[in-house]
Amino acid sequence: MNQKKKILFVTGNKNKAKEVNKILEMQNVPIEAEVLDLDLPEFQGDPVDIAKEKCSLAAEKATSPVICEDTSLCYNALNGLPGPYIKWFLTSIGHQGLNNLLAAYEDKSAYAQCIFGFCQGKDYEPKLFIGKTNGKIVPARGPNNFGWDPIFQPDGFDKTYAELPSEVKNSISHRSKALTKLIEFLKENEDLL
Ligand SMILES: O=c1nc[nH]c2c1ncn2[C@H]1C[C@H](O)[C@@H](COP(=O)(O)OP(=O)(O)OP(=O)(O)O)O1
Ligand SMILES: [Mg+2]
Repeated sequence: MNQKKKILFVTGNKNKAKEVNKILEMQNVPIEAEVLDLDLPEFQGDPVDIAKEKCSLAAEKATSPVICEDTSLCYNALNGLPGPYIKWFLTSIGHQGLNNLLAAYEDKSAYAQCIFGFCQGKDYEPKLFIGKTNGKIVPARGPNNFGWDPIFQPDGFDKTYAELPSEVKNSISHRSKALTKLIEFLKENEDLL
């Protein structure tokens, strides 16, 4: 049997780690993401810059190659906000508040975006991989297990992320699209792991 290679996934979010390992399994990738929970500062600004900084900091603190990701929920009517600040919005105003933000707008469309970073070590630049899933913001439906899943309904479905079976979310999600690009990169650069 092939032994799975391990890669450090720097995150404080167990749901992210669960989905990442499920997606790796679904795609038959012989890699396992091992969580390293470092409390890293998160910068403000453009999602790409935030993800890059997060990954560089993670690589500084680890002794082997790392991956990390930053997730945004972007409302089109609000020019992409809350975006990378969704965590603080969710904590402060909850699902109802996140719906209310759009009360003044006809346009409820939004996209979920995940940016993975891979960094070989502290002297390297992180490589970034972006995945995006379009959808709309709806009143909360489904189990409240993971963040804003109950209020995001991906295009082409009449169910929210929270209502969809996990295999379905994991085959269409922002996270799976970004991770698939990272997997392609690792397949082409096997020596990195
Ligand atoms: O697929 C998702 N479905 C629903 N909610 C999600 C998802 N993915 C992230 N989320 C939440 C977690 C956090 O409230 C915010 C992103 O913030 P973000 O900084 O990327 O995540 P985090 O601080 O929980 O973990 P980490 O230690 O990896 O930074 O959106
Ligand atoms: Mg975070």
